[in-house]
Amino acid sequence: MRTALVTGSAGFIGYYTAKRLLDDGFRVIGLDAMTDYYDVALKQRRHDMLMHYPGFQAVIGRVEEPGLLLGLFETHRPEVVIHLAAQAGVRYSIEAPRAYLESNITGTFDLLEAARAFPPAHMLLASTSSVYGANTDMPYTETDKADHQMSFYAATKKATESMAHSYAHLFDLPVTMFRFFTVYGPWGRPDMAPYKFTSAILEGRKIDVYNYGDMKRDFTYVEDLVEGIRLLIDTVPRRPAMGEHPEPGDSLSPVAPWRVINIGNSDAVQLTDFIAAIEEATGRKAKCNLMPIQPGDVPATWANAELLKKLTGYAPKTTVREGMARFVEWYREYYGAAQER
Ligand SMILES: O=C(O)[C@H]1O[C@H](OP(=O)(O)OP(=O)(O)OC[C@H]2O[C@@H](n3ccc(=O)[nH]c3=O)[C@H](O)[C@@H]2O)[C@H](O)[C@@H](O)[C@@H]1O
Repeated sequence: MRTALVTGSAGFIGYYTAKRLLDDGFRVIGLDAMTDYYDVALKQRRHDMLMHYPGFQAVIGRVEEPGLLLGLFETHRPEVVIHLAAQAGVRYSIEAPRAYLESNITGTFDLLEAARAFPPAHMLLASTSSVYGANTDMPYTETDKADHQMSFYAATKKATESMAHSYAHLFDLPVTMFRFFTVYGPWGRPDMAPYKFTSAILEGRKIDVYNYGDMKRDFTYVEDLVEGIRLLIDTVPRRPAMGEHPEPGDSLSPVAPWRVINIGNSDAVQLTDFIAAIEEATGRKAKCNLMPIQPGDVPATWANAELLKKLTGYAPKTTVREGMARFVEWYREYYGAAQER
């Protein structure tokens, strides 16, 4: 039986990833700190659903807790490590930057040190579309320079890409970095627009629409994302031979078994069209509070997903109309119709 360590297993993407691996017959060690950045009950519910699988073992703790990851690696010797635990959120990183430093930088450092001591066959770490920052060339491509992050969140994620690269180079640790694009779906994060907008619309509250609605996001449906993750687990980067150049369009490092991959829908959706999809799914009209762009926010994201397709044959495909219909259905079932006005 293959063993995987999934950090952030009570988180939104972590839950779906752990579930998929359990369905595929993996043994999964799920680590989560249950931080209260958003409703802990939602995290608990996700973990409870994973507990139904005999192959799942939950560990509660912070990735940056000294010795914790090292102990888990030593005990379980995971073949695959999927690192999704992080302090997420673009705008919150202005309010609480230290949380990002501790979870994202120190936590990833501790993970890399544990991997150095007990090397897994493949480590896959979450980064973000936000690392493209001030880039204006669209769609965003992995081989583009990405040097101008606009939020401290994005800066910490970009740092983890470099940190993992150095360990991949020095200690021959195969690493895949994911750049995720605004992932949404049932059991999604309450701090993100799909959830915030849906709950406000159903409760008859106004929604805050940043940059007066002139925003684009490459919204990616969570099950599509997890399909990409699953296929990439067995797409292990190898260290190129001396003097070998990676193929055009491949982000493979010339000096390490390390690659960065966009997982996005490859469709930049206007925020106003996204709101229209929620209106359609809920059967209600949104009341909009139009606001300026928020500090740290980027006006648009759009993924070039060719590399994912080339390596795995797969491309995400769920439209926001389909995806938000599923989200609204889940939301109504989870919270009941009681709050609707
Ligand atoms: O793609 C990513 O890498 C990132 O996606 C999201 O960040 P973001 O795209 O800002 O996602 P949302 O918070 O759901 O915002 C989506 C869009 O709605 C807008 N928005 C959000 C919230 C709100 O109240 N009003 C509003 O207009 C945002 O400005 C943005 O244009 C996640 O929060 C990050 O953790 C993740 O790394």
